Amino acid sequence: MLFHVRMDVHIPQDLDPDVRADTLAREKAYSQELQRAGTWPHIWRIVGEYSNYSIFDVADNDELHTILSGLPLFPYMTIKVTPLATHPSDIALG
Ligand SMILES: O=C(O)CC1=CCC(=O)O1
Repeated sequence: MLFHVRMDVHIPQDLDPDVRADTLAREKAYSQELQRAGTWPHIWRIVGEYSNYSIFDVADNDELHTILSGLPLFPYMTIKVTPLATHPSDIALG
């Protein structure tokens, strides 16, 4: 199942700089591992915002929830999930 996910990041200004740096490094490693596995095939920065649009390819809602709630930045994010269905005009369908 494919999901479109918007993540808006809101890191508190007063977060300890070492905690911030460690969290960002862990977020990058976590994300890149899932990208290499094909679970997170797209991630795009939204121009002018500390936000991204991502595509996830997962088995079901529960797998997506597990992945998103495991993001190191999860406590500092608002997340909007949109499930995607096949479009009947998609030329890939023939
Ligand atoms: O910077 C972001 O948009 C948040 C984020 C998600 C995965 C990642 O590496 O950073």
